[in-house]
This record gives sequence, structure tokens and C-alpha cells, in this order.
Amino acid sequence: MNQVVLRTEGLTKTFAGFTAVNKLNLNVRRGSVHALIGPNGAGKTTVFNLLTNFLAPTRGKIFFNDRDITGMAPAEVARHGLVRSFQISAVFPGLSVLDNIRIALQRPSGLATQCWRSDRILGRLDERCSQLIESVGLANFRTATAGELPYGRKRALELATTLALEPEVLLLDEPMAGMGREDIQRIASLITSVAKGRTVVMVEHNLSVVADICERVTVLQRGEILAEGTYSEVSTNPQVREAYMGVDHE
Ligand SMILES: Nc1ncnc2c1ncn2[C@@H]1O[C@H](COP(=O)(O)OP(=O)(O)OP(=O)(O)O)[C@@H](O)[C@H]1O
Repeated sequence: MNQVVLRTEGLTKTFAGFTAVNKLNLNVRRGSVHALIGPNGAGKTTVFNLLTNFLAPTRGKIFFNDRDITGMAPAEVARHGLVRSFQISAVFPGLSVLDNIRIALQRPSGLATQCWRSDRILGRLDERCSQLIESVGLANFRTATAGELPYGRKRALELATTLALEPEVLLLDEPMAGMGREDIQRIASLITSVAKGRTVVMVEHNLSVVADICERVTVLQRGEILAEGTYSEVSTNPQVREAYMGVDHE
């Protein structure tokens, strides 16, 4: 099997003449936790939107497991196993944690497509439900209303509803945004545990989290790759240090 699960070739996006992403050749290794970092406006979000086909590239191609997915509908990309968290993970605030996860598990391609469900199938659903709830640390919140969960727990629930799709590659857009220190630690170890057996690509501003949990880091600047490597490699790169000058390292 190819070691590279996701790659781009000459990926370019221009907005009214402004080049936000420029001839990007990104390679994501299978099984890695890979961070995209860079100063504000570097093009990280645009790359994410291109990878999941929320935006169409101006030029270039995207390959997922060697399949050209350029121009494929976002839902189809997700069906192939490249899923962005918080993309389809609409959490219903009025429903319990348990019901939210049940619904997530019954999405098309899941168990729901069968109109008639045997006890055996429903039993399997409940088992998977419990596994997911436990895997994101929500066992004590099963009956809690989603809308009333503390912020960090809400993100954990969103992650669980995304994991229900069993993504091969999970894209996380700033998973630590808006979180306090305690939640950051919890979500960081959650990401490490859900990364087992899959690939995670994340955009993250919190560099200490990137240093802790990401094996591979790509630094973007003005839509191009400025540096790539482990966190300690890129963080000692003089060009990276310069690009980040004046930016809070947290
Ligand atoms: N829809 C759009 N129309 C015009 N310009 C855009 C659009 N989306 C992004 N840009 C521009 O492209 C550049 C890259 O933006 P992007 O949001 O991808 O950067 P980023 O690295 O995610 O930044 P941040 O860290 O601030 O979120 C910015 O200069 C931005 O203004």
C-alpha cells in the first residue's frame, strides 16, 4: 500500500487575482498526525477547504489513496473516508449525547439504510454507540443534553459523531480553538487515541499542542510550503522563526 494517503499536486487557489494557495505539493503519510501551521493568512483554511472540495481549485489535483478526488462532491469525498470533523457532525443541542451518537451511526452508509432492523442489528448499534461514547470520554454524560455540555465536551461529542463515519483520514480544523487549558489537554490526548489506526491532518494555532501530538508538520507561508519535518526540525528553522516573528508562540 502506498505510504502516502493524501497528496496534492500543484494545488493552486486564486481569489480575484490573489493567490491564496500556490502550487502546493503536500504529502500526508498514512498513519501520521500531520499539522498544517503558519502565520495568519498563510492559506491553511483554504488548503483544508480544497482538500474536502468545499472549494474548487484554480489549478492542480488532489489524490486520496491514489484516486483523483479533484472536483468530487464533498459528501462523496467523505464517503470515500476523507472526513472533516464538524463538517457533517451537526450536533442536535436538544438531544442527549446518546441520541446524537445514535443518529450519527444511522447516517446513510451506516446501519440506517435497512428499513427493517433486527434486534441483532439494533444490538450492534447500541454496542458501537457505547464504544464511541467511551472512546471520547463521555461515559458520564450519556444522558446529558448536548446543548448543555461544557464546551470541551461538546467538541468531544462532535468528534464522536465524526468517528461514527469511520474515517480513514480525519481532518480537524483548529480543534483547540476557544478551549481552556484543561480541555486542551483532554482533547489533545483524545486526538492521539483516535489517531490510532488512521491518519489525522489538523490546522492548529496552538504550537505546544502541535509539538506534543503531531509527528509531521508543514509550515505554510503565503500559500507555499516554507518548511516540513518534525516539530523540532521546523521550529529551529530560521525561515520559520522569521515567519513567526511577532506571533504569539503560546
Ligand atoms: N473567499 C475568499 N475570497 C478572497 N480572499 C480569500 C478568501 N478566502 C481566503 N482568502 C484570502 O486568502 C488568504 C489565505 O486565507 P486562509 O484563511 O486560508 O489563511 P489561514 O492560514 O487559514 O489564516 P488564519 O490563520 O488567519 O485562519 C488570506 O489572505 C485571505 O484573505
